[in-house]
Amino acid sequence: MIPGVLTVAGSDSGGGAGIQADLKTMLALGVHGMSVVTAVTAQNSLGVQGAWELPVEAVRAQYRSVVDDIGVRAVKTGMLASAELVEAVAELIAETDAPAVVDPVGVSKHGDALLAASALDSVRTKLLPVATVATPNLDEVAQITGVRVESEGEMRRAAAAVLAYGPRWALIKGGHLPGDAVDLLTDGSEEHWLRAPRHDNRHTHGTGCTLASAIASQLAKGQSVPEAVAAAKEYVTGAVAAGFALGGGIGPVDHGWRFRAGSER
Ligand SMILES: Nc1ncnc2c1ncn2[C@@H]1O[C@H](COP(=O)(O)OP(=O)(O)O)[C@@H](O)[C@H]1O
Ligand SMILES: Cc1ncc(COP(=O)(O)O)c(N)n1
Repeated sequence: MIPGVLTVAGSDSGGGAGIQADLKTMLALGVHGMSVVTAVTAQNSLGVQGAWELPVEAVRAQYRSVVDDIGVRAVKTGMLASAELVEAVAELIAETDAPAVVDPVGVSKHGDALLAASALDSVRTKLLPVATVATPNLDEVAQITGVRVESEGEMRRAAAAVLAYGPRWALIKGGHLPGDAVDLLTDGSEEHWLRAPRHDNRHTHGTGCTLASAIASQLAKGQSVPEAVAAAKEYVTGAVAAGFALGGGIGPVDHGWRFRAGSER
């Protein structure tokens, strides 16, 4: 049976991040992708031109429709926009018997806010405690914990600060540091450093969404967290390497890079 994976995230009209990135990643990794839309953004390679949240009942109803009938083997969360939505989604995840990958999306690559400042406390106290893996980037680590990471060595302290809120694993993404693209995965006892060459490509829209969805897909296929994160890192690294120009600004990573390998682009 093809395992089902559910993304709870915002729509990116430009197709590079959010729900669209998640579903493409799931297809590429061989699972059945399903979605709960939390917000709709008008977004392209230049930035976010508008964002509209869905009512909390609409989010709950989508989630129940999927989970009650179809069932899910893993859940991934992305843009949750408001405290009310963060809390509702945390409650739904707590009732679901499946691992949850929480990408605590704060701002877009262009600096547009995708989460209200008033929702940060709910992320800390409601959402992170129900996460199997939390995947903050360095800006999100700073927002959530106050820890500012400027070098690889400081990522351990960031991971400990995130783990203090209760996720089983923290994956600290070092994509915004110079040098190799290094991430740290830890549950407080095991430590796994994931290192990939930095691809000098400005077309990185969707990296975080893609990585988190890839982890959820691999967990749904039965891998352990360290195995799933290693496989997801390999997939996102290839997607960044193949990222392409689209529009006048930051283009998307290529979710289909493995399909295109060896064929004409
Ligand atoms: N230029 C790059 N080359 C290779 N990997 C990258 C690059 N930029 C980001 N990554 C990787 O992409 C993943 C997402 O990281 P990051 O870009 O920090 O997250 P976010 O999209 O949430 O800001 C991480 O595994 C990171 O190491
Ligand atoms: C709807 C939505 N969700 C998430 C992101 C973050 O994108 P990235 O993965 O590049 O950090 C985004 N730009 N838009």
